[in-house]
Amino acid sequence: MTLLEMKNVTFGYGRGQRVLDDVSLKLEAGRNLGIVGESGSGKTTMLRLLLGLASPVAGEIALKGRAVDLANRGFMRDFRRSMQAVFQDPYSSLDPRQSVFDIIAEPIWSLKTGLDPKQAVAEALASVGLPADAASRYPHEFSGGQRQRIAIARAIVSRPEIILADEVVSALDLSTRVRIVELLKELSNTVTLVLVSHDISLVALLCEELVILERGRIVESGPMREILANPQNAYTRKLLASTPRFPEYD
Ligand SMILES: Nc1ncnc2c1ncn2[C@@H]1O[C@H](COP(=O)(O)OP(=O)(O)OP(=O)(O)O)[C@@H](O)[C@H]1O
Repeated sequence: MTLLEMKNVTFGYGRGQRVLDDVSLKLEAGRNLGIVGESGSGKTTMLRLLLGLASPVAGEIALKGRAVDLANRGFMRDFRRSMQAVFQDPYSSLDPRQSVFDIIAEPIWSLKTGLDPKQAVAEALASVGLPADAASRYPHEFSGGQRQRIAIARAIVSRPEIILADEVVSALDLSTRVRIVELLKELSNTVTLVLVSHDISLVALLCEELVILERGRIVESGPMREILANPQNAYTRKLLASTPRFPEYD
């Protein structure tokens, strides 16, 4: 089943240049999608559009075959319940004044999911490998890797179908990265990931599908294995050649 789709999407900030140019992609349930490109290629912009935080200038974004319609409140509620995001910097993405319980429980309330917050937060903490007593503590008491686990717990607590993750491990040291990648791999048994990264070797560990973005255009897309084995595009070959492999997974 196609969960999310971008159809011929074009986008630019203000009156500036096109940041995305005629971009089309599909996210199929159970097939994690990696979006890879160099800095400035438009990856974060693409995630913002997929999250409904910005609207295309031309083209369409659809959830399960229904076009995103910001004016349709019922649809937008379903849309927001379907997906959650995790961002790069675990230091700035968590509100330091809120307890971990309140941070993780926030989507339960804001999305009116009807879940029992206590039980759902406890389950989310257990799923990301944090102790139950973490709930009563504050973000500054945790390491970068633990904070990213808190951000992931917040993303899964409302049981979305899709998690969009933007450079989620790049602020972490290598051994912490490996553990967060293992956690995401485990979670992707129950949720489909969209993983944005400049690091193709990281994306290769988690994603079955790959899109290569160069200056706002998709230059190559398809099953990860096929692209890694036989990259068609010169830019893809350059990215592959310039990315060191994850040593722990060699
Ligand atoms: N709010 C904004 N206003 C104007 N231009 C922007 C804005 N955000 C991004 N851009 C521009 O859009 C282009 C794509 O940026 P984007 O952040 O999507 O790329 P990226 O691939 O995620 O880069 P990085 O890996 O460095 O985060 C860049 O040229 C950037 O300068």
